[in-house]
Amino acid sequence: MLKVGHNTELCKVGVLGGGSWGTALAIHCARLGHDTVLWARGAATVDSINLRHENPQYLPGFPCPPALTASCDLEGVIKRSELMLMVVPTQYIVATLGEAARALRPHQILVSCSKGISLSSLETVDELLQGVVPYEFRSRLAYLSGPSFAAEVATGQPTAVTVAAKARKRGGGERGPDDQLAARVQSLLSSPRFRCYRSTDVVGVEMAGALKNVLAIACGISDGLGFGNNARAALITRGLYEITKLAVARGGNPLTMSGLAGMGDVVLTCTGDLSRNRTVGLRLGRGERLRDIQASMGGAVAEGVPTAVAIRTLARKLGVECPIMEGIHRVIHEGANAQEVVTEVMSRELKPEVAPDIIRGVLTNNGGTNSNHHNHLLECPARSDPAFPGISGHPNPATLANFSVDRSGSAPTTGIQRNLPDQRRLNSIPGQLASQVYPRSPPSID
Ligand SMILES: NC(=O)c1ccc[n+]([C@@H]2O[C@H](COP(=O)([O-])OP(=O)(O)OC[C@H]3O[C@@H](n4cnc5c(N)ncnc54)[C@H](O)[C@@H]3O)[C@@H](O)[C@H]2O)c1
Ligand SMILES: O=P(O)(O)OC[C@H](O)CO
Repeated sequence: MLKVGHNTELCKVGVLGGGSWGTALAIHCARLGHDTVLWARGAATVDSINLRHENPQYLPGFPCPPALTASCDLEGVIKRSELMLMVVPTQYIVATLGEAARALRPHQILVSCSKGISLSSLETVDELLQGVVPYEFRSRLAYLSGPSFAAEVATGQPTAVTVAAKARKRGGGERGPDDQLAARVQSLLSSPRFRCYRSTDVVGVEMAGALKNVLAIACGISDGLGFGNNARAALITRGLYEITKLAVARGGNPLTMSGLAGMGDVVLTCTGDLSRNRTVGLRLGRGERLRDIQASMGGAVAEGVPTAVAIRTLARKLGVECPIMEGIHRVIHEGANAQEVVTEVMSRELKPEVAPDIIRGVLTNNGGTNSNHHNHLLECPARSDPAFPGISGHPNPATLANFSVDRSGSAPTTGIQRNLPDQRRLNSIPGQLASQVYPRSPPSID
């Protein structure tokens, strides 16, 4: 029996992208009863879905409902659809959507389901799409992310994901953000087997979804080298710390990292054998060459490979220290010896698990540029540790979650700046910029 909140409204869905995730989502939408058309580049894929109800190249062995049809006409699929799911690998999004984006109309909704960062521009998918879609369509974009292997969704295994869309300010003194767009997508896509949560933290959801792929390669390498469970758990934890620092440096909410798009997808992809990214890492760890691994994947993508390059550059630009992300880049793209990289990373200067000024930042600052964030960390009184004067009460949430961030600047944790007194740091140019981005006064908390 359908519970309140599960969709009873049917609409015309267009799935743009005929890889494994696009096919699984199209199967899910068709099963829900939506009038669904899948756009794929290859005529062979389109013919096979229409005639044999299967996508043999990207999702072999998973039958499609007969009501699901496929088409090679991208503009035609866009024009007919009320809800579109865009499931093209990140590096091809701009070229694929291209001219066809002009067909988008403000009554429609486009949900990106891709996870990556552009190699050429270092932009998230949201930033890419803002530059491609018509101006009046920019408020019609949403992002679906979270732990979701295509094969499991295609077979109707229980799955939970996050749908993020930017909140719009409410008028007339109404409280809370207007998250109607995410709520509509949530309602249209949820089922008792596919539960969507909603969020207004587009940056956090996008950064987490992109970066977990790089971490999954790292965990695969660790396993491939023969390291044990301790090593994998350390990588997951410290990797999530780096992902959090990067997401927050770009304006994301740290709490998003403990959600489905963050922790949820990190755990799935870093431990699940269905992950292509983890598999690439495993094979690298066992000594295969990246070129050979990719050539054997039958056209499937491992988004973490290009994202590893993009994030290394981005982290350096942001001044965020990311030894794991740096190390992965060296192994994947510079041919460094993985064993030696592990030794180097483990031999760095010893430090506290969470830097003290980061803890202060978590306890006193706003959670990201998105003015609609609820910073639950602000609700926790700080602690009575002598290192944190004037603070008493609960354990530190940053330690419990084992992630936290310095929201006092875009160069949060490195070098001399970290040791400056608060006021001097705030007076520095990054500090001034940061105080615009992270105002000292907290947002209202609902
Ligand atoms: N597969 C999953 O389980 C899964 C789950 C969640 C998110 N995702 C994300 O979905 C996105 C799509 O991945 P996928 O797994 O569906 O793809 P896939 O790896 O199964 O297939 C590759 C896709 O890339 C397309 N492609 C190849 N070259 C292209 C080009 N030059 N221009 C345009 N398209 C090209 C192919 O047509 C195919 O659709 C990725 O960002 C991925 O991270 C995948
Ligand atoms: O197979 P991967 O590594 O691309 O991961 C697929 C999904 O992103 C898991 O949520």
